[in-house]
Amino acid sequence: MLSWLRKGIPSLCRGFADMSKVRNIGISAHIDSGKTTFTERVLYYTGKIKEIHEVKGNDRVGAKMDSMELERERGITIQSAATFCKWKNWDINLIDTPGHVDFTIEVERALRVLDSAILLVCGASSVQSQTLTVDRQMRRYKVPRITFINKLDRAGANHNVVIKAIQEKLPVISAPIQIPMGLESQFEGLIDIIDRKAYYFLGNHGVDIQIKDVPAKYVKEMEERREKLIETLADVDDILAEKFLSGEVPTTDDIKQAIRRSTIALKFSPIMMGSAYKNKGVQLALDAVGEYLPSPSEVPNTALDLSNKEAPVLLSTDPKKPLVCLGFKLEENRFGQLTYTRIYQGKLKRGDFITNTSTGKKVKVSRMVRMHSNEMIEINESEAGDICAIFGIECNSGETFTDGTINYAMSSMFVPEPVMSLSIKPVKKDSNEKFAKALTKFIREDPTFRVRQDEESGETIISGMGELHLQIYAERIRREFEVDVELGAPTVNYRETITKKSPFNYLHKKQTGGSGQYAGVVGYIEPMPDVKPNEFKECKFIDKTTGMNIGPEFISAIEKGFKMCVKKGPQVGYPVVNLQYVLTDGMTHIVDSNTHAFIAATKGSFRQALPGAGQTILEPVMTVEITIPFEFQTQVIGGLIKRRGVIKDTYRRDNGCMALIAEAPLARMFGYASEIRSNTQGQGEFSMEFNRMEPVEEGEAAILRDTYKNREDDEY
Ligand SMILES: Nc1nc2c(ncn2[C@@H]2O[C@H](COP(=O)(O)OP(=O)(O)OP(=O)(O)O)[C@@H](O)[C@H]2O)c(=O)[nH]1
Repeated sequence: MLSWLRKGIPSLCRGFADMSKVRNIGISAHIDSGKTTFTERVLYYTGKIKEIHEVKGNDRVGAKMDSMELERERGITIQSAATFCKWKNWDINLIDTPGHVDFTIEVERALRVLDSAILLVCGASSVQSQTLTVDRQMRRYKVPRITFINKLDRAGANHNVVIKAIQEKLPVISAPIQIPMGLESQFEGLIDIIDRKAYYFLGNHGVDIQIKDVPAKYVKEMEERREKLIETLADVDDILAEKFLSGEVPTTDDIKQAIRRSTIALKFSPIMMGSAYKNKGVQLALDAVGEYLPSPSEVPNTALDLSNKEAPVLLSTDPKKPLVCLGFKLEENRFGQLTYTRIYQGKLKRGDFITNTSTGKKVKVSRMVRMHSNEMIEINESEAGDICAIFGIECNSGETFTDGTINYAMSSMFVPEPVMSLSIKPVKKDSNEKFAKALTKFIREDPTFRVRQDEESGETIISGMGELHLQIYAERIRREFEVDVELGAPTVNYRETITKKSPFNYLHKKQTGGSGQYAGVVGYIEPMPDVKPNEFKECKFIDKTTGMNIGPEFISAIEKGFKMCVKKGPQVGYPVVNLQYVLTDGMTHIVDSNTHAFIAATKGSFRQALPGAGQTILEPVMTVEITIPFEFQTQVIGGLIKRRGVIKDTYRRDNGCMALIAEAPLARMFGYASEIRSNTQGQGEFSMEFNRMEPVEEGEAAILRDTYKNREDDEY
């Protein structure tokens, strides 16, 4: 690392000078759309790096933002990486996020704290399943975006097809503000349809931009697209609509202002394009980041006032107001815990004491840094709107800090439930301590990575978002903690639930000699109302008893017994969800009733009611997207059907490939990555993401129940 980077550059010791020029952006997309390659160009053009290194390039260096050894080896992004750069007058904090859905929490985290984003779409593969997921995430966090069609140099690239798909499949209204000159190997530059100019990217890595008149053969297409752009903008922006309707011809500036207003208002997304790999179009996208995306003060951010019934309060980027900041990502490194922090209000200085809203603890900010991938630049202070990283504060990810004069919390982030698990153990017993340390570190960093001890087998079970997610953690334990681990076979995270109301009236009675046991419970179990699709609500106990047939101490015993029943469901031993147990009455004996008897009665009542309650096992169903050369379609479709896959859609691509969209139960998809590799001679691409929880079909459910019963009997 360069020594000046560690010491800090004087001009950067404070926060950015003018917050209206700051842009906090993320780059998100489907796997392999070119996020890291695009970011590498951004770093090069903004002078942050002196050389461009390709993802999986021949020089074997790897892209700057893929700083983890594993990322460079596999050519994928695993962790989001932050950096900052200066482009013209703008200071840009930039986060490159992973494309694999297994690391989706990294995208959620980034979008939670960013003000805007660039959504990359592949110019040949078009809108893909993960593009839709990222689009949903951007809408969830109300993130304005520029859409960038990348890889126009690739065989089969076609901007018209991709624009149509973007407009049809993504809900945000959009229109191109550029058109390409040529495509595939003939792709030579871009036409800006707002200022009617042709841009060529010449010289080393396209740094030399030449602006020329638009070649005659593109003029018609440009004018048609320009007219369409103005019409689209008139639909989403009142000011432009007024001009348009009064017959005035909007100026270039009118169009740009309308794009800015409607993009920030989340009503529009300008579509840009190029080829990151061939160094075309990235600088124009950077101009657009400055021109069309919001500064921190143009994005409303609210916190909840914990001293006032969690009333929402609008935060202000005024540095003089009390501090509110959010620790959104943790990373353990050799200097201790590094907490990536977004400051929403006020100012943060090195040496400040700040209060963690969740714990009430006061902590000292011992060091502040600005991140450039895995390198750090020391800073002394930073203010509202900025993203920096701090040392010295112990916290969990997603916790809010204030200056202690207010009690605000930023609303939490969406954390998806893990869908699969596997057992893991160190090969050598003497590495148990390091193994535990590794797991503790990863749990703190990643809320979608869970660890538990199986009560019966004593095994350590790790759960996560997919095979890749868990394999990467196993690999990190090996590399970062030097502990060799053994993994068990992957299992699906099933859930158990019911579909019907079912009554119980159960008496637990043992009164033969000595002290007896007597407890009666009456009521019903039923599905919880208002459960949204894919939502897991913790089971609820409702006491609707009237009168004194059961005393309060026994009511809590019944609740305890119920919690024990739902922790490990009776069908396959997975947690029961979305069920409520309603107690309406009961029976007590003056001498023989005790808490043990009521716990036993509750368990009995549960067993009694379940058969009539429409018991169901829920399993994760995945959306699978596969791109393959045509000649392999028979094997691939056959393979999918064997895995209980249902083909939902197929698309032909111009480059001799086809895309297949299918749905399949996760339980049948383990090991699919190697099957697709061998079935397509390594040419198939595959991505998979969680779609919904669905009842396991009856035949399959019976097998699962039998397997579980036999295992339980064996263990017994
Ligand atoms: N032809 C062509 N290839 C590109 C372009 N941009 C990226 N690539 C290639 O596409 C592959 C994936 O690029 P990355 O930049 O790693 O994509 P990513 O979206 O960061 O990947 P993940 O983070 O793993 O999802 C690499 O082999 C790149 O060289 C482009 O504009 N044209």
